[in-house]
Amino acid sequence: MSKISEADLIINEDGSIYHLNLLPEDIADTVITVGDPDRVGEVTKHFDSIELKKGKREFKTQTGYIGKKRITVLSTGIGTDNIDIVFNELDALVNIDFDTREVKKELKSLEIIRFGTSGSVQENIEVGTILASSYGLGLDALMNYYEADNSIEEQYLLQKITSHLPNLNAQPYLTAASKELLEKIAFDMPQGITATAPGFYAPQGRKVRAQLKVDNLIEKINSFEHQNLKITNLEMETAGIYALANALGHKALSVNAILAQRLKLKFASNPQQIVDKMIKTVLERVCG
Ligand SMILES: O=P(O)(O)O[C@H]1O[C@H](CO)[C@@H](O)[C@H]1O
Ligand SMILES: O=c1cc[nH]c(=O)[nH]1
Repeated sequence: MSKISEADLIINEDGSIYHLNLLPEDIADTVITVGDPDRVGEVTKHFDSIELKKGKREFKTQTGYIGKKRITVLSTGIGTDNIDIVFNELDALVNIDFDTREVKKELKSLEIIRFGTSGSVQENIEVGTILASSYGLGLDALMNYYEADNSIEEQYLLQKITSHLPNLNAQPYLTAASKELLEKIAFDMPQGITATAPGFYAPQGRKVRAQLKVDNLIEKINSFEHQNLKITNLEMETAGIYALANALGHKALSVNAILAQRLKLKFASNPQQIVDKMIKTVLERVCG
């Protein structure tokens, strides 16, 4: 087996991985990702014990227990460029031997759940909804740089979407959630395709002062439908998470607290309460 070079996989002097600043033993088999570093503590305040708190840049990590279940909570910061770092480094922590720099013979599949915030693009998905992403649709460029092994079903659905959204200046990609996690955690939640944008303003159809190049983005996204599947919401990480989890052999699910209603031009007056509801609901199911 070939060694991974020190320029490809950077290990800090103390044996931790470059950006996440974590040692292989620091992470649990179940990992919750959040965008906002302050949300890590909002999740772990429900833990029975916390064994570790580490961090570097926007990547804050806490590992602890609820009952006998060991869970890691890690902030990714915003955007799929950060997801590239987090997913490659999480995978390296479990699947590469840091002493030999070789890929381990037996690969581990992590269970990774995102607790995110998002904006609805469908009439019936109101602010306050907790929604699960059955698919992630990437409108960013991350997957132009990785080989992806997509099912026929994913390829077909992507083709339907790209012919519906022809002028997005993007090469979209699409990956399904882990079926197992959808069934375990999201069985009673509204579900749909989550579109992941490479920005918060124009890339999500928001106009403040700069002129937009893509007209009617929200309407175009809203009007896609295929066999009762719709694009339900917009945010900035899910598609990258699903695509890299698939490429690296991990299970992933993204759960979204809906804070914005883009058709009704509304934003939540109580965002923290909605996020708390998502955290409590999903943590119970992760441990159940
Ligand atoms: O609340 P988080 O998890 O960061 O998610 C959403 O909020 C951020 C934008 O405000 C983006 O990261 C978007 O995906
Ligand atoms: O509209 C929204 C709300 C939260 N996060 C996003 O990226 N978009």
